[in-house]
Amino acid sequence: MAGAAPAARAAVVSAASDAAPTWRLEFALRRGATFRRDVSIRSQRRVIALVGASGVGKSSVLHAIAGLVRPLHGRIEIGDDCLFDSARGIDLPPHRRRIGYVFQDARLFPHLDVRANLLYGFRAGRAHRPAVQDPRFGFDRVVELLGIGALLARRSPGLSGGEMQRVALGRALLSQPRILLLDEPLSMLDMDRRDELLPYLQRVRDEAALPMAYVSHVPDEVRRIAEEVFVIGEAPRGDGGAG
Ligand SMILES: Nc1ncnc2c1ncn2[C@@H]1O[C@H](COP(=O)(O)OP(=O)(O)OP(=O)(O)O)[C@@H](O)[C@H]1O
Repeated sequence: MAGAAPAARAAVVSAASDAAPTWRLEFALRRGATFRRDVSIRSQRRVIALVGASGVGKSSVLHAIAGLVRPLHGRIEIGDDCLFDSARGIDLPPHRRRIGYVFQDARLFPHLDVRANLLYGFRAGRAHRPAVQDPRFGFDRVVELLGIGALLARRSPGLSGGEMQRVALGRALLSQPRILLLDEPLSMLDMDRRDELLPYLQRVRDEAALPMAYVSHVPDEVRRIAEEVFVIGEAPRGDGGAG
């Protein structure tokens, strides 16, 4: 299906309003020799989900937003930020996009304890914004938000999958992002651990108040997190299709 994606089309806008969309993703992607995907997503919602079958290009869309894959052409605007616009020659490098990225696996540094993993995120954020005196996501606030105070001295190999993902979320927030991308953050957890982690994701969604794009295969998860859902890889149906 991937190679037969429909051409770019009029974007789907979630609510009847003249306000500028929070998400404006209109671009063409190529991965490898054969995969091509035209993406057309507009949403005024802050929290969107991207769903679709395996291999349709969900992660690739997140990679393009993060600047890890360069679209063939098009534009990527989120809130007031233009991250990519081929017509205007704009292509911000990844470190200037201020994106917090949480992957399926937490990707913590195993030789560091939780505090040091979190501080890595904090320093990474500061490295690109040394002038910020009063970061929006302070260490104590993030630790409280994610309930990871009791874990600070522990190393990641001893943590449960859910604990690791909470630390990964914390590390992402401490980098002071303007946008959060979550690529199937619950997919490696069993059902009980998923149910434990979901409320933390909801807290981050509500309290961090950042634009969030959430990739998942699980309908229940998507319903509980996202305000609008876009199906990648399906022909438009007038609502929620996305290219
Ligand atoms: N680095 C790469 N080089 C070549 N092809 C790639 C690369 N990364 C992804 N692809 C291909 O691009 C297509 C989309 O992959 P992507 O991982 O974005 O899909 P996905 O919808 O996120 O899949 P899944 O749900 O299985 O994670 C696939 O056909 C994949 O094989």
